[in-house]
Amino acid sequence: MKPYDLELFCGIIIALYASYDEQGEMNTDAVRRLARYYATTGVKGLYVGGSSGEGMLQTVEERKLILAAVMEEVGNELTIIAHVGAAATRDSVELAKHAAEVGAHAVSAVPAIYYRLSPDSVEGHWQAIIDATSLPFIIYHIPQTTGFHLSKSLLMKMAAQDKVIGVKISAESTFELQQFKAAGGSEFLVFNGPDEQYLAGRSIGADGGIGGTYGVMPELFLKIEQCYVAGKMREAQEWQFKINELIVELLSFPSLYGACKAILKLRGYDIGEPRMPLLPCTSGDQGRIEELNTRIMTLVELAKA
Ligand SMILES: CC(=O)N[C@H](C=O)[C@@H](O)[C@H](O)[C@H](O)CO
Ligand SMILES: CC(=O)C(=O)O
Repeated sequence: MKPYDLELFCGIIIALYASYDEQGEMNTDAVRRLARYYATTGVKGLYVGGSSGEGMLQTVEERKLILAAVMEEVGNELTIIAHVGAAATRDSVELAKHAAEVGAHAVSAVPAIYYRLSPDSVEGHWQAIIDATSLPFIIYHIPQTTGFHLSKSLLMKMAAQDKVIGVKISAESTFELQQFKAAGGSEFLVFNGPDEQYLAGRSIGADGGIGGTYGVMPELFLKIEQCYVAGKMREAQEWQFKINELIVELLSFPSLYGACKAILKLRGYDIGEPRMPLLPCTSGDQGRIEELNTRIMTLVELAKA
């Protein structure tokens, strides 16, 4: 038996965006406000410092600052997963220890980035993170950005440990998701990565999702989840289709995160622009951002009705 309450992790988990001020420095006030809003939506938790959180573009100290602020603000209300992936194992270990100190509910990491690593090397990296704390660990599998393809055998080896409670799969194969679910055993959680196939991932075995577009429309993903749980598959599919039209539009801007931040700014959450090399939206994008925001808000109203 995994010695953790796995229920804490099942559901919609928002990949939290990075918050910066005008100068591009970490903005803890802004992240607190955003986290507080998310806490009112009914989502299960937040994934801090991952792809959407731009953790890879921040220093270790900056990453600690943000996590600590989020923990203080909503750590008692939401499940907080700290992404501690980095290029250097020692940085990840330091971040994991800090995550434990501030009371995060779990740590998670991609394989170490930049170098082309063997499975033994990635295993050693993850193991060092796992051994650094008593927190549960969630593997982050995102081969399209890390270049590392997690095999079923390494997954099974990792999942055999009590502390390894799940994997977030951002690869687009739902078959792989199902295979990981089957390989991990009954107490092993699988998180859907591609938001475009939340319903498909859920239907084939995912216990929840961690997503980068949830942050601009958590209500819509909660709606799919609600329909799915109620067995209303046709309605769930309709919501997924509507969401996918929005995601296609979000992906048409200079960067996904630039677009998400521009949308949140319209709603009164100014979390700055993404850090370079991620591109911000320009003034020329503003009209389309406003239109997209209106479309999302209309659907949110419909979902609530
Ligand atoms: C590749 C990537 O970043 N995937 C994210 C997480 O798994 C997703 O949440 C996407 O941001 C989302 O599905 C939009 O394509
Ligand atoms: C999508 C996600 O999980 C991330 O931004 O890390």
